[in-house]
Amino acid sequence: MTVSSAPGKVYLLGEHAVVYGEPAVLCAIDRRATVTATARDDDRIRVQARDLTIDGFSVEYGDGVVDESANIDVPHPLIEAAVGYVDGAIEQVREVVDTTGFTITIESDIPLGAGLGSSAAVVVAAIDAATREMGVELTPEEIAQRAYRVEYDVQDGQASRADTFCSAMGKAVRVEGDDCRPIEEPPELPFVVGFDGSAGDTGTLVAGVRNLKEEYEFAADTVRTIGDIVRTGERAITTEDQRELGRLMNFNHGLLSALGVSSRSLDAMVWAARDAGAFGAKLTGAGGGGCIVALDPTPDTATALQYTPGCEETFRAELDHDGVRVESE
Ligand SMILES: Nc1ncnc2c1ncn2[C@@H]1O[C@H](COP(=O)(O)OP(=O)(O)O)[C@@H](O)[C@H]1O
Ligand SMILES: C[C@@](O)(CCOP(=O)(O)O)CC(=O)O
Ligand SMILES: [Mg+2]
Repeated sequence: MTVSSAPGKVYLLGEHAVVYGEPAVLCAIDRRATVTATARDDDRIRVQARDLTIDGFSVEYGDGVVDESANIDVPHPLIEAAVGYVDGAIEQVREVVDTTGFTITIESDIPLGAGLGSSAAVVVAAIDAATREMGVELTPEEIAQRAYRVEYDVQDGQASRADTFCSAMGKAVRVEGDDCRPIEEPPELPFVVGFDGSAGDTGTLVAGVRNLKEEYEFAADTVRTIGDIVRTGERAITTEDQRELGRLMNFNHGLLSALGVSSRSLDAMVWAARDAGAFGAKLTGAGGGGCIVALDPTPDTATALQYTPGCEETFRAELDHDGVRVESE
């Protein structure tokens, strides 16, 4: 039995635009997906993902098909879509090791589809746990590369390397196209997360931005401007200027909103944070619903979010210096 875990992340700046080669800066946070891989005597792959619920049923399946015992009364395409990332991870493992079968159990404290990178964390931790279980130790960079393939396939060929690299490496990272690098000595930023309890589908949201960009030159300009914001933000990271970073986050959120990936509840949480005195606030990840991230060293933003209609949960997130790690072997 091998247990590995990998962190979720927040985007400080640059989501969506990073898919088209603009830079982005992300920070791993102290919320993790934990995957247990156990070798089996037969050649079955069995996946238990209790946090992955469809219409209230938790998913348990084998060989890519819902197991009879799971008794799930929903159409198979829905389930296949939901288990795409896990199936992709297993496919990657099978490219590396000669597997017989194994049981994969996934537990995660990263909300699904909320912009905190649950997909990347699950895929990264699953590849690490399952390959180790079969006696192969991949480097974090190799795991990031394989996890990226999975996100690329599930998101219909539109994915950046950002989430998977950040989850594999931990700390803060800068990603621009194929150029992925850790940020040495990242600042400890006072992240406050607001979660509206809903989810957005990354593939669909990415496709929406792509269509807009193809239709309007000013949408393509907007994507390039997000890149300019990130390049400006990098100076603020080096000088640890949180006020300046906050202003740039606000600008970034405005442009993401223009690209159609914000929502009423995300905007409400962003404004509640700003009104409470946060240095800045923006949605994180694909958007459409899910989480915002604000910078506020005081308790005021968290308090304001607790009273914001549409905000279901709020918590402080700390930078996680660890990327993928083995918990027990
Ligand atoms: N705990 C989990 N167990 C199984 N699959 C998960 C889990 N968490 C996330 N996933 C997979 O990741 C998908 C959500 O990924 P995505 O839409 O990219 O949002 P995000 O990465 O922002 O959380 C889920 O639909 C599911 O396929
Ligand atoms: C929108 C995007 O930039 C980030 C998606 O992040 P998440 O899956 O919502 O956590 C897509 C990508 O980089 O592949
Ligand atoms: Mg994702």
